[in-house]
Amino acid sequence: MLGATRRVVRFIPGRVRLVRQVHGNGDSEERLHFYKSRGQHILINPRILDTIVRKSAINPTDTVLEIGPGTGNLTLKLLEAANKVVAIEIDPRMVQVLQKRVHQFGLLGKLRVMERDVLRTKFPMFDLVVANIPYGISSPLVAKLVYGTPSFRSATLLLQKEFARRLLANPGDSEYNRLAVNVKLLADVEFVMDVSKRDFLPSPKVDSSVVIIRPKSQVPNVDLHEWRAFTRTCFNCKNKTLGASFRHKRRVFELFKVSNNNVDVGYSSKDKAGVRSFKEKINGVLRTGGFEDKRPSKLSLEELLHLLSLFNQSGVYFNHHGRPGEEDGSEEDNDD
Ligand SMILES: C[S@@+](CC[C@H](N)C(=O)[O-])C[C@H]1O[C@@H](n2cnc3c(N)ncnc32)[C@H](O)[C@@H]1O
Repeated sequence: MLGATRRVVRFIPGRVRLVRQVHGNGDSEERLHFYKSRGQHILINPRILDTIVRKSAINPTDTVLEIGPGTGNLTLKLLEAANKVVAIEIDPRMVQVLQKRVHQFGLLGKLRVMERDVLRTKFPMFDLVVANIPYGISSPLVAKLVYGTPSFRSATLLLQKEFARRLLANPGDSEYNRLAVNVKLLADVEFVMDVSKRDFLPSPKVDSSVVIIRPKSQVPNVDLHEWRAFTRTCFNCKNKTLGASFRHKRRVFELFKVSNNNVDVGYSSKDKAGVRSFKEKINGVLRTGGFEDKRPSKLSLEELLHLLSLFNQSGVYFNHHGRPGEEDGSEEDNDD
C-alpha cells in the first residue's frame, strides 16, 4: 500500500510542533515543522484518503490538480489513479519531501510540481481537482475555482466543516450567505463525508468535511461581475430587509455613480435631484417586485436573479461591467 504514515509527535514550547514523520516504506525519514499559518495539517487516515480518491471518480486519462500536496499522502494515491498530477505547493520544504517520496515510488514522471502560491498562480489545464486545502484560503480559492477557471469536471475538497456547511446551505438556513449563493449560480455542491480532527497530524482545532463541487453545464445568462457586485450589496447585511439595506445613503450614492458611467456627483441641486430620483427608482423596483420586506438570506437563486434583472431593466447597475456595451474584465474578489 502506498503512502501509509506512522508518526511520532513531540511538542516544543512556542509556535510550532516538531513532527518526526516516518513514512510507510521505512527508508524516508523527514523532520518538519508544520506551520499553522500555512494550514499544514496532514491527512493521515488511509481510509479517508481512499474514500476521497474513490469518490472523485478519477479516470486513468485524467490530469488532476492538487492544491497543497504537503508531504504527499494524497498525492501518492492520486498518482496511482490518474494519468498525471499537477500539484501547487507554496512551501519549498514540502516540495522537497513530496518529490523525494514520489521518486521512491517511481512515480515522478507523472507529477508536475509548481512551487507557488495558488492564489497568485494561473491554473494549468486539468480535468478535476482533488485537494485537502489550507483552510485559511478556502473562500478566495473556491471563488477562484468556480469563477476563474475555464472548464473542469469536479473539485473534491476537504474543507473546514463550517465552511462546507455554508457551501451546502439553502435559503433560510442560518449558514446561507453570499458565498453559498455565488457558488450555487455556477455549480452544484455534494456532501461526501465528515472527517474528524483526529485524522490529521497535527490535529486542527476544527472538524472537516469533504464536498464535491461540480460546475453546472447550463448557467444563467448574467454578467458575473455584475452578479457578484449585486450579491455583495444584498448580503452586506444579510438579515436586514432589502428595503432597509438599499436605504443606505452611501450605497445609493455609489450605485448612482456606477449606473451613470462613474459620473462625478457634486452638491448642486441638479446632482441632488438626480440622486433623489435614482433612490426612488431603487425603491420602486423593490416595491413593485415585492422585495422590500424580504431578507436576502431567505431568497432563492431564482428570486435574486429576478431582482437583478428588474434593477438592470430600470437602469440600476452594480458594476460597470454589467452595463450594456461594457467590456468584461477580470477582477479578483473574495466572496465571503
Ligand atoms: C492542509 S495541508 C494538506 C497537505 C496534504 N495535501 C495532506 O492532505 O496531507 C495544506 C497544504 O497547503 C500548502 N499551502 C498553504 N498555503 C498555500 C498556498 N497559498 N498555495 C499553495 N499551497 C499552500 C501548505 O504548505 C500545506 O502543504
